[in-house]
Amino acid sequence: MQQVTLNNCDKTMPAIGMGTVLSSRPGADPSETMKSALLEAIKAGYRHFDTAFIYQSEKPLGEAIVEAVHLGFIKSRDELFITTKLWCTFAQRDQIVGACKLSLRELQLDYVDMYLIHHPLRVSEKIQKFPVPKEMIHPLDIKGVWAGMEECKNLGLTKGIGVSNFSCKKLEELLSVAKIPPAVNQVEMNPIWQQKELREFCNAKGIHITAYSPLGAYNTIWGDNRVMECDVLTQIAKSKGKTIAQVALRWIYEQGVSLVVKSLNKERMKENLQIFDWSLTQPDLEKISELPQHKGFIMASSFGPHDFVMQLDAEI
Ligand SMILES: NC(=O)C1=CN([C@@H]2O[C@H](COP(=O)(O)OP(=O)(O)OC[C@H]3O[C@@H](n4cnc5c(N)ncnc54)[C@H](OP(=O)(O)O)[C@@H]3O)[C@@H](O)[C@H]2O)C=CC1
Ligand SMILES: O=C[C@H](O)[C@@H](O)[C@@H](O)[C@H](O)C(=O)O
Repeated sequence: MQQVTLNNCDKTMPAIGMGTVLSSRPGADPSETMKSALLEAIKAGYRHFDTAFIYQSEKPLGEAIVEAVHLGFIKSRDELFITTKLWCTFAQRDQIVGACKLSLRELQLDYVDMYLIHHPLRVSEKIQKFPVPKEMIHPLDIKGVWAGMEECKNLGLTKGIGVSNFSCKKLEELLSVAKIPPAVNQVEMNPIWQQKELREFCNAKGIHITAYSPLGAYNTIWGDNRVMECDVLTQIAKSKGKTIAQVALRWIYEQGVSLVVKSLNKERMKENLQIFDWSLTQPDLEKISELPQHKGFIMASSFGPHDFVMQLDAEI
């Protein structure tokens, strides 16, 4: 598997990771299906896994890792690259190390490879349901929270630290206070939401981008079919004897971006790994670059249509 070298992280990251969101909504229980699918993914060759405290997939991922070692699919956990994320209710200076340790306990790990701030906002109480009431949503104390993230790295709880859903503006703010600059910004990116400006900014600052919802979160309640039913991608896929998903993933990879794609289906998880031994042509790339753009993940749909949240949506 192709690897990505990151700043401020002494482990390389596989260019494709397995996503683990089923639903982040309270009450969701991804345990059993998730564990066997993740074991299948390790067997299929996935070595990078993307989880988060809020996904409730840390526990099944941890169990799948234990079993994968037991079954001999991998020799040790060190062969994997595990990303998890600080949830918004723990986004305060004195809660970060504890939150990271909580995630490690769920994962049954001593360290993660990447710890990300999930969103650039803080929620002051445990979320019982979405959307979240306005009085619970607060701006992020970037300086304090990042100091907590740096402490996690200095304590060896994580090899790298980074962010998710950060705009250029939020990254500027972060870079002005960071002792250890972020290695990664994980954001929505696919042919229908190409993030050209953010990519230029991150390239210039040495921040690696990981694309989430690379298939436009097809068939989920938070996504739609714009990527998987796109005519231009369909034509390119036909001309190459590839699937639309493979064309979308290959396009992301050719932009120098890593990606996390979710499939619990054995055939589709294998299909999504087959993107490294062929390439898109210049005319293909030009057609994709002209596709009309549409942002899929709207923070205001999760956190509520509050001014501060809508401002964050407008920035990224
Ligand atoms: N940082 C953040 O805020 C966010 C991070 N993420 C991360 O990114 C990961 C991936 O993004 P996600 O939003 O899940 O969406 P994806 O774009 O990865 O799409 C997943 C959907 O596509 C289907 N699918 C996967 N492969 C194929 C294929 N080859 N052909 C047809 N359908 C396919 C899956 O179904 P099936 O399982 O049946 O194959 C699933 O319904 C998440 O799981 C999560 O880890 C996602 C959103 C926000
Ligand atoms: O659903 C609401 C959650 O807060 C949401 O913001 C995240 O979980 C995000 O969708 C993700 O998948 O990382």
